Amino acid sequence: MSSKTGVLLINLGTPDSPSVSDVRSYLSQFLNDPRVIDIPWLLRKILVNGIIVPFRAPKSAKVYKKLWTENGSPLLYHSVNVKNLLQKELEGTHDVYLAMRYKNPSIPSVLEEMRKKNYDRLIIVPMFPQYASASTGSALDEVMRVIRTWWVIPELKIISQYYDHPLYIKGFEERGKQHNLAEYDHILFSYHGLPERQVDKVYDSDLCANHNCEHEVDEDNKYCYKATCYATTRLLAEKLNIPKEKYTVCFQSRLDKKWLEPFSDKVVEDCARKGMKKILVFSPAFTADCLETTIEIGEEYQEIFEEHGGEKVQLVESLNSHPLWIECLKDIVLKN
Ligand SMILES: C=CC1=C(C)c2cc3[nH]c(cc4nc(cc5[nH]c(cc1n2)c(C)c5CCC(=O)O)C(CCC(=O)O)=C4C)c(C)c3C=C
Ligand SMILES: [Fe+2]
Ligand SMILES: [Fe+2]
Repeated sequence: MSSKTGVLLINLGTPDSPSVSDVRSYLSQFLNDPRVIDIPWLLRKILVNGIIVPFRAPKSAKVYKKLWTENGSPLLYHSVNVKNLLQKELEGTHDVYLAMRYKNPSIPSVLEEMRKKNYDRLIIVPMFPQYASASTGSALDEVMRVIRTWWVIPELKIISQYYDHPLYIKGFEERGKQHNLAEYDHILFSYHGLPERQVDKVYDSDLCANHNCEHEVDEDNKYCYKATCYATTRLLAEKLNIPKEKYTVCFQSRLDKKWLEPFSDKVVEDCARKGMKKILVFSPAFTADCLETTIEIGEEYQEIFEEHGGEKVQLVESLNSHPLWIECLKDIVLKN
């Protein structure tokens, strides 16, 4: 029997390969998740399996083919590197595992490996700094669904968010300092978007619009994704001395109109229309580079910007395996 603690890092997941069938299978698992498409069961089945997945899979597969490297999908290989580096830091006291919410390595298969080790304690760390039900909530939901079937349930610690962790902020600050900020006309903090309906659901019979989420985090809005995205931005802007008028918070990857605004692609277009030539884009909701950063920001926004007279959209590299990100995760584990 082991007296160590088991640590489970969880990231979103990526297709097993960029083939249309693997992308279809990934999108189907992802979008059939009731925390992602939060509509009644039958409607979700019809919409996702009948419309979204069949149309989206071939298009997404083309984009995944561009993203794919000899090491596979960046989201997975960066996450594996983080897991290995964190394991080195915690050798002797903690065993570190990595699972993906969708596809592989799956949460049930990794938890089964962990169950057999009979740990006294498990620490579950989703790799999403800002809480959203569609990301953190879904990963934790899946962990609990599996663990509730175990005969022995060990001591369990769940990490819900860390949008203001000083080492997470410092990691992105260092990434930002790899660029000469003064060279850029404007700076975007582009977060993964969410349906407004899902943001509102963290409030008991109230709406996000009735809170001061763009300016403060308090007891009522502390799990509001919009509020924590703005809070992360304020901390980063302060550390990097970026004045308010020189940056914009925006939300990318929307699937329909009623998602958090302003939309990143529209902000990119507006910047170009205003005559800006160079913009720098941070994407702090992603701790590893992936389709949404490398392709959506690095390539698609570049095209939009150029089409409207701009010149360069520069993506700030994600944390990937930055030593401060490993330090951040180590700190989270050791404090818990
Ligand atoms: C910050 C974490 C994420 C949240 C919150 C999130 C919400 C969310 N996403 C979709 C739909 C898609 N997202 C896709 C890719 C994708 N999403 C995240 C993270 C969050 N998503 C990551 C890290 C990635 C990249 C994965 C990779 O393999 O690199 C995709 C697939 C790509 C595509 O076809 O465009 C979809 C679809 C919804 C609907 C949603 C909340 C409701
Ligand atoms: Fe997503
Ligand atoms: Fe809010």
